Amino acid sequence: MTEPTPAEFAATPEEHARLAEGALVRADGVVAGYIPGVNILRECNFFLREGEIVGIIGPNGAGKSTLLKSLFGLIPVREGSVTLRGEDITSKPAHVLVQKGVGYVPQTQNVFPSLTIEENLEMGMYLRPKLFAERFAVVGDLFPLLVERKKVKAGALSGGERQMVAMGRALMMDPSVLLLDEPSAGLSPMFQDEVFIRCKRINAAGVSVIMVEQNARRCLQICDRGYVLDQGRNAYTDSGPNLMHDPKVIELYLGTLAGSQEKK
Ligand SMILES: Nc1ncnc2c1ncn2[C@@H]1O[C@H](COP(=O)(O)OP(=O)(O)OP(=O)(O)O)[C@@H](O)[C@H]1O
Repeated sequence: MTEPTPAEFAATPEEHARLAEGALVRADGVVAGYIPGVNILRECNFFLREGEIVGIIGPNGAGKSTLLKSLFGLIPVREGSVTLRGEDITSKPAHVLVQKGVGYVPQTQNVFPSLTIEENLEMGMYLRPKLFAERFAVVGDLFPLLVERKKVKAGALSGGERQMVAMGRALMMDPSVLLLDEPSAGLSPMFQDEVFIRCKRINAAGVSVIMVEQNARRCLQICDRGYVLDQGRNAYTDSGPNLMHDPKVIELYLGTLAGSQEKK
């Protein structure tokens, strides 16, 4: 079979723009990169509707993490736009986005190892310290471990527990949107399941979620919608179940390995 190029099975930018109308977060034609003259994202389109959990999957180096960083103002957007509730937030710095209700959990180095769990969560609240107790109670409901072990230094925790601290810290500011960069990376299968369950719970608590994931099949199982990114462009977007069962997506991105990992 001839490999379809992304353009052959992508929604056109016009179709995508129509679908994106009224979205909570929206990226249109985003071009971004790290090195001058080298674009990693090449006219990338994205949207997240209020209440959705949306997964971004695709091969290594496709630009998934770069898309999250460009939404969160961590790398400048060279062309195109990013909006939040219709407001232009293109290349706005991360601390401004946090105040506007966007939380971000990076893939690595996402906790302060020498600080306790409680102190890590306090760092998440530096903009609104008076609300700490109130927010800690809410976040503690989602992650009881953070309360039980609040005096333990984050450096002494397992990878899965650190991930909970990182997510908990981002949730302390009561975000309406949470960006998660490969939350299951490096975790044992048991902890991976735990992380996906937590993501679903966070979403059920009213937070819209954008999740980049290597574990594509598991991600699509819990997502309302997914994007397949390839070479800095959207190759495909559809509901999680539709993507999971699409023969082209299976052949190109999910593959036999992911197929063998399929869960009931
Ligand atoms: N800080 C950086 N400086 C220069 N190039 C970078 C930087 N970070 C990422 N890149 C490059 O950008 C491209 C996309 O990387 P990105 O991390 O967005 O990919 P990804 O789809 O998230 O894949 P992976 O799962 O492998 O991280 C890669 O070619 C990568 O080498």
